[in-house]
Amino acid sequence: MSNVLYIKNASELITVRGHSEKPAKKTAMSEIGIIENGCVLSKDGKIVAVGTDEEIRNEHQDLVNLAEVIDATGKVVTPGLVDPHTHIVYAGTRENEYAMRLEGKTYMEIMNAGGGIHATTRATQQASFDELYEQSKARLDKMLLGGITTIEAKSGYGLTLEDELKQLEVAKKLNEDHQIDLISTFMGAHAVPLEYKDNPEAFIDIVINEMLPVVAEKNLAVFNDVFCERGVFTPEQSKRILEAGKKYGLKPKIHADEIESYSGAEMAAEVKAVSAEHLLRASDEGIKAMAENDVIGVLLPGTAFFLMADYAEARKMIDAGMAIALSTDANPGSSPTLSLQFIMNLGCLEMGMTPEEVITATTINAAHAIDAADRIGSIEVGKDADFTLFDVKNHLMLSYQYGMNHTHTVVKKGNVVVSDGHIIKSAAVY
Ligand SMILES: N=CN[C@@H](CCC(=O)O)C(=O)O
Ligand SMILES: [Fe+3]
Ligand SMILES: [Zn+2]
Repeated sequence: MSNVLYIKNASELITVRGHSEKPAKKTAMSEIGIIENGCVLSKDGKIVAVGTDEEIRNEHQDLVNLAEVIDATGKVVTPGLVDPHTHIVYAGTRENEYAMRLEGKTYMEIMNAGGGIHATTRATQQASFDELYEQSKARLDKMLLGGITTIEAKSGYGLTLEDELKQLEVAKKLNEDHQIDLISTFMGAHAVPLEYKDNPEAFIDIVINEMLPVVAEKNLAVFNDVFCERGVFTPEQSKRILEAGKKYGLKPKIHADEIESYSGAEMAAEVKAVSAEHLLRASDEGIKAMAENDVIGVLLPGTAFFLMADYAEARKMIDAGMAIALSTDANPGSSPTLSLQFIMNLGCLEMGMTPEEVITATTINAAHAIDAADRIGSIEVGKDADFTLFDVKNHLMLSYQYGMNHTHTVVKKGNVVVSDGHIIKSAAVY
């Protein structure tokens, strides 16, 4: 049976069209392609037509007659949201560290004392495949209810070959089983394990010569990421790890200048990383270099919010010509949220972005940040029929009524997977 879906009469159908070749920069970030009373027709999971009811019926009346119809009157329809930076596959929680930080301890102090990433690594190493799968699946369900249809998922809480593979295999199985698509990043260089504290080079050697080849051979990741930060990996070490990944076909990403200014942005430009992420402390030279080298800035204002730190300079970066994407950074230590809508609110209220820019940053630019803009991130003919219907009358409401979940319906590859705020258990998965 062919699967035909017709969403009609959205008060705003936000297409974000026209940016699939290159990420949107500068004023293009404000061009979100709104169609009032907009409609979209899809068949077998792909978009067939986009426009007004009249335009679509003129061309496709026969197909419309066959379609399951969703009336989007009074709602805003966007491309399914894309979250391009998550650490979603992990075990345990770290609310104890949250309490310590509220009393004045810093994130790095806690990590250097064996907590932080090390604490989640211990919990993740101890968890069975099934435990890791179930805990992560529960989080994916919440993301889906929030309108997210694709995420990037990083490893990096295994830190041994066996445990990194376990994390990546869980992500792979979740991608197969869950309505949300997961695109994997290998992040063996997320922290130097405590037992290598005095000899980080030995661990880097393992990442490069033992982990990377196996991850690539098993086809378990698309990207390679490293935490470039004082006290974790230096820019020089990070560069070596990212260059080694390239040899195995893994595209570079980098956690850069999150806690301190550390030339991470400059290094991202040097290795021509697909994206540099965090960038709270990126220097002006780094911003210029990233703009010149088409490095996408993936900004994570939830992390600044939760670490009570100063936010990344989104306005300056956009004005300098960088393409910006936004993401949750979903993880148990520095950003335990699953709400990309709250991240959009923070983008506006704390980083000087416009309501239109934050939509571009969580759709087409986020898709570019995970190299998937040929398939997702905008509502255009030929792309996947991934849509989020929000129960608001216009897109300004999304960042005006903040800290809320406005999602009403979610469509993944032409299937209704969330309806009236509930997951449809029987929906087809792929
Ligand atoms: N900075 C490194 N990694 C994560 C935090 C991971 C953790 O604290 O568990 C981040 O993106 O902020
Ligand atoms: Fe999937
Ligand atoms: Zn991260």
